[in-house]
Amino acid sequence: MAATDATPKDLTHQILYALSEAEPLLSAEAFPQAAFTDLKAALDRLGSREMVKYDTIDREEAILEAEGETIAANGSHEARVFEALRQAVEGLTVQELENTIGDKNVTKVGQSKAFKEKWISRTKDGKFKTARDSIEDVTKEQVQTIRQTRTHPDPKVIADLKKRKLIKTQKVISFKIHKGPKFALEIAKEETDLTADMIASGAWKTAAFKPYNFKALGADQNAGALHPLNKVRSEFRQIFFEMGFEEMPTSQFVESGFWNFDTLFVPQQHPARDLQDTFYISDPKAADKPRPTGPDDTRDYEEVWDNVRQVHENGKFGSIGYRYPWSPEESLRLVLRTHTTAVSAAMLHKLAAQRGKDGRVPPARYFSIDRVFRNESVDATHLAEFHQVEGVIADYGLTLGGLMEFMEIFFGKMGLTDLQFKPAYNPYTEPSMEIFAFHKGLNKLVEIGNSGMFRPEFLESVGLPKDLRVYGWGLSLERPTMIKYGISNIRELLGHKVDLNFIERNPAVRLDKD
Ligand SMILES: N[C@@H](Cc1ccccc1)C(=O)O
Repeated sequence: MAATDATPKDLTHQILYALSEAEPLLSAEAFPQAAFTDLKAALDRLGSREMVKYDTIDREEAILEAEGETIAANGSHEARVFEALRQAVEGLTVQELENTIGDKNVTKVGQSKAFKEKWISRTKDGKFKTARDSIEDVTKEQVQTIRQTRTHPDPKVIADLKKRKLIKTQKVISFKIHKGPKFALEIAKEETDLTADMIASGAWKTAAFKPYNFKALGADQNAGALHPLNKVRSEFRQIFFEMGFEEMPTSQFVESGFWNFDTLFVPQQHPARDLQDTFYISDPKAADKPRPTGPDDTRDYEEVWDNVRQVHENGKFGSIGYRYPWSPEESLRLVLRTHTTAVSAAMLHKLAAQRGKDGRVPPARYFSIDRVFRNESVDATHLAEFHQVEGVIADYGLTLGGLMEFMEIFFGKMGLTDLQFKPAYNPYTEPSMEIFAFHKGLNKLVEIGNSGMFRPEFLESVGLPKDLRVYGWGLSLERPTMIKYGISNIRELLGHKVDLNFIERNPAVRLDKD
């Protein structure tokens, strides 16, 4: 039943009128012309008012291709060949047959099929003739059925015709529509709000109220958000914890040159230790001794001090040393730490305190994410302070290949893949590698970290056993944050002026779930 004779203005009314005459209603039959989205919108409108209920029906529909249409109208190629020959009593040559049919391709395909079906044969002089009195054009019947019903009772027929490219199939969604509990021919006017006037006049008693849509999204609240650096920091912390790391205590920004530089074999004349690169504390200028690594650190750090001095001056633990007079005063000068590797060094010294009677220390994994300070001139990509993400793994039998694999897993957890490693130099690790990752947005390789295996003269100086191997790596927290949030000026991220409009200008920061 097509509901086209009804008078209603729009689809919602058409549906209501059609339903009042027949139920259930199949949308494909009742509204064959209606666009799917219009129909769905009209049904949802009525559905939300409980005026109708509907089920969705998915089905495959078969449609004739151009060649299928030709066959439905004129018969299959083989039937056309048969028919042409049936009318020519003397038989036809190929050319005559082609002239009669008027299509070279139909003739060619048709005669070959008709031969296979044994509908035609050759005369002695090579002409074509019919080999029987009548035939049944099954293909024509099949495509005609499909043209009418958009399907065929025999699925094999559909598969076969599809293979012959006479038909194609497509998925169609239609609806089976029923009356709902509040079915009516008209959509009642619905109030959205209960007003003071309605209460005063008593109109609320008879008014129909629009039901609440509890699924509607609320208005966008321009509320606060975590700082982007904090978000990326918690992502990193999560990854570290997941991988069995323990967080290092990093609240102490001031270090002695000893832990920041000397234990890590940065020579005392190294330009990194210049005033231009490092912030020195003016009051107090120096520590009276290198700090122990914590209240539970009962080891004698004088021994570390001595080891480090010897490695610098004359060499020790297999190292030939820098061979220069090492200054204890320089080592005690207080600095704002230039890297959190100062903390790793002190933590590894503390780990050595856990050395058992058998000489072994337990394997350990430490990380920290905290502030470091460098006396840089500030520009779009450099600040005098930034955050470092630092990790160390101490274990037995570690190899450089293992470090590379670890990096793949670690950075892979942040979505950075296809890492590349470039040999690098750090005075405290050998070998050392810079780590690069391909950044899809920037379409280039970007440096994401520095890493290496701690040198034996460092490990032995802090009292760790000879056969222990320690991986270390570090990266800035700012770089991945800038990449993630598309921020090109680091000052926006960690400037000296706090700009609260930053979040508004960077909706990605706000919309990202905290
Ligand atoms: N300290 C290095 C990072 C690093 C840490 C530990 C081992 C190797 C490298 C840096 O600041 O870039």
